[in-house]
Amino acid sequence: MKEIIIATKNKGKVKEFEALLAPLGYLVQSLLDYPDSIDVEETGTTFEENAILKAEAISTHYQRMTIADDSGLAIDYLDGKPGIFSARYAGLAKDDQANINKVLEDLTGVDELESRSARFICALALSIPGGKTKTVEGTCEGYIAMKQQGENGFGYDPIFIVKNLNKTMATLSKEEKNRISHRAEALEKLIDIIDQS
Ligand SMILES: O=c1nc[nH]c2c1ncn2[C@H]1C[C@H](O)[C@@H](COP(=O)(O)OP(=O)(O)OP(=O)(O)O)O1
Ligand SMILES: [Mg+2]
Repeated sequence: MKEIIIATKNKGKVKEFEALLAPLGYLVQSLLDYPDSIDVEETGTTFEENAILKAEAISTHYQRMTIADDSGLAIDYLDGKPGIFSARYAGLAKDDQANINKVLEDLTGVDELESRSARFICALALSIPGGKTKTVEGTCEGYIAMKQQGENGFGYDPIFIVKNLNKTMATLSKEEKNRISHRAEALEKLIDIIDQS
C-alpha cells in the first residue's frame, strides 16, 4: 500500500483527501494521527509558498512522502482578501463561524451577486525526502451568498455559492464537492505528476 502524509490538522481537508486518495490505493495519514507533531508557521506570502513550507517541514521530519495544502477564499470586492489569511481572518482562534460572519459583514451593502464574485484557491505541495518539491494549484469559481446555507463541508462552504450549480458548497454531498472543488482539481494535477515520476 502506498502511504502518504497529508500535512494538515484540518479535519475537513483530511476527509476530502481520504475520499479522493483511498480509491487510488493510498493509505492516508495526517497530522491528526501525530498529535504532538511539529508546528509549521505559515510565513509565506502566497498559497504556494505556505504549502511548500508545510510539506517540506513534515516530509523532512518523518522522512515520508508528504502533501501539504494551503488554501483559502479570494473575494474580488475585497481585492482578494481574506486570501492566505483565510483561516485567521477573524482571529487566531481559526473559528469558521467567526470568519463567515466577518466576510458577510465586509460585504454589507453589496447587494448584486455579480459584485460578490469569489474563488476558492488550493495550492498543493508534494515533498519526497531527497527529491525536488512539486506544486500545483486548483480553483473553484463562485459568489459569496447573502446568508449562509448548508451543513456539509467546512470553513467558508456555507457562504460559497458554486458558479453554475447556484447553491452553496455546504449543501453539496461529499461526492459532489469532490467532483468540482479547488482541492480536487489541484489533486488531480498532482496525481498526474506522481504517476509520471
Ligand atoms: O474547501 C474549502 N471549503 C471551505 N473553506 C475552505 C476550503 N478550503 C480552504 N478553506 C478555508 C478554510 C480555512 O479558513 C482556510 C484554509 O487555511 P489553511 O491554512 O490552508 O488550512 P488550516 O489552517 O485550516 O489547516 P492546515 O494549515 O493545518 O492545513 O481556507
Ligand atoms: Mg493553516
